[in-house]
Amino acid sequence: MKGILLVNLGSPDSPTPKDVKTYLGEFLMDERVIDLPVLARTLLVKGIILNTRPKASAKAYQKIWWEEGSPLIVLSERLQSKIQKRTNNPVALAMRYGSMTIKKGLQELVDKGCTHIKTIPLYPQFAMATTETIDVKVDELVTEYFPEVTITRTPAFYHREDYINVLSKSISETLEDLDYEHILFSYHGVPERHIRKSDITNGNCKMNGKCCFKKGSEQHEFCYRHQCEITTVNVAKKLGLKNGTYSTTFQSRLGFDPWLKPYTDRTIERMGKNGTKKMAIVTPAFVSDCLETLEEIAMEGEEIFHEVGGKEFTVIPCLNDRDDFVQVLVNIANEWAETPEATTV
Ligand SMILES: C=CC1=C(C)c2cc3[nH]c(cc4nc(cc5[nH]c(cc1n2)c(C)c5CCC(=O)O)C(CCC(=O)O)=C4C)c(C)c3C=C
Ligand SMILES: [Fe+2]
Ligand SMILES: [Fe+2]
Repeated sequence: MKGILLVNLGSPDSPTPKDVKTYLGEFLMDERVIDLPVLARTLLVKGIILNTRPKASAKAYQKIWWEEGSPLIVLSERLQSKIQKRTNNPVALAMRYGSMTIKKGLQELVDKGCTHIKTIPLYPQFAMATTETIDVKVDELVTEYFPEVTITRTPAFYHREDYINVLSKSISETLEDLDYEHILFSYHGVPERHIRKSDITNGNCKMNGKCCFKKGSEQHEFCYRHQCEITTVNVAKKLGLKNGTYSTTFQSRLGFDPWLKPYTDRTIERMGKNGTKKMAIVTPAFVSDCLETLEEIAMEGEEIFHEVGGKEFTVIPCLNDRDDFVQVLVNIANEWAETPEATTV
């Protein structure tokens, strides 16, 4: 039998400094998230970050936490349940970090008799810190615990027509009767080094824009920067946005390395200072609303904008469990499930 495993990032069990510390400890010690040699990573994470960040992060989580739990988890569960209603194959949900482990998700599907499993990372764009770490973790777990299971990976879906249509519709619905001057496409950032490490063009990528922004999806199969830019360009085309009325930025940086630019917070500030009064912001790297969209963008971002004279700051919700987005994921699952032989990619 074939089964589907949806995988998202994860959240702490509760918004307390203790649980946030446990969660951040696992997350940031991942060599694909903080990609330093193990000793340097341990010193940075356990010696510095975990002594200061959990308290501040817990405060931020408390501001966005729902009665049912973490928004990211609750929204992912709603998504899973809607997908399950549209397919006969078992659908499980797991998180890369935290207590809803990938091992438990695989076990749930195996217990239901699944021998072929398609993993669907809930990230439209590929990144070493997201899709790759899930793929690697799944491979390790299958080798160790589920050798009889065949896995099929799902590549990034940022350029699928159905996905771009749904993302565009979600934006136009929010902005329908709104008068806005600029729409910012804000993606989660990554250190520039991550882009170079994932480069498959023989060291061509000099991070100067000449390679990442070139056309062609094949050589950019693993280029997060390219995939974010193309997501923006495709949506702009679909919505008929005029040049100069939209742009791409990157948020949520951590530490002192250079991260992908331009930075979202500085762009919001600059736009407000330059006289923009009404702006909208969409966050396409996040499938489910979470700390980074509900707090960093909807609260902090709005505050920055208002402080420098901005008036209206409209945040477009993530795709979450919208019915048309559910259908995109069902399409991805069915395209695989309906092929006679599931193959490993
Ligand atoms: C080096 C650090 C980080 C990298 C690289 C990174 C990449 C990355 N993250 C997401 C999606 C999410 N990140 C979230 C929270 C979050 N991210 C980092 C650090 C890195 N992320 C931290 C420290 C945190 C925790 C919160 C904090 O202390 O600020 C979340 C939200 C989780 C939630 O519970 O709501 C998401 C989602 C992507 C897509 C990505 C690379 C493309
Ligand atoms: Fe992150
Ligand atoms: Fe590049």
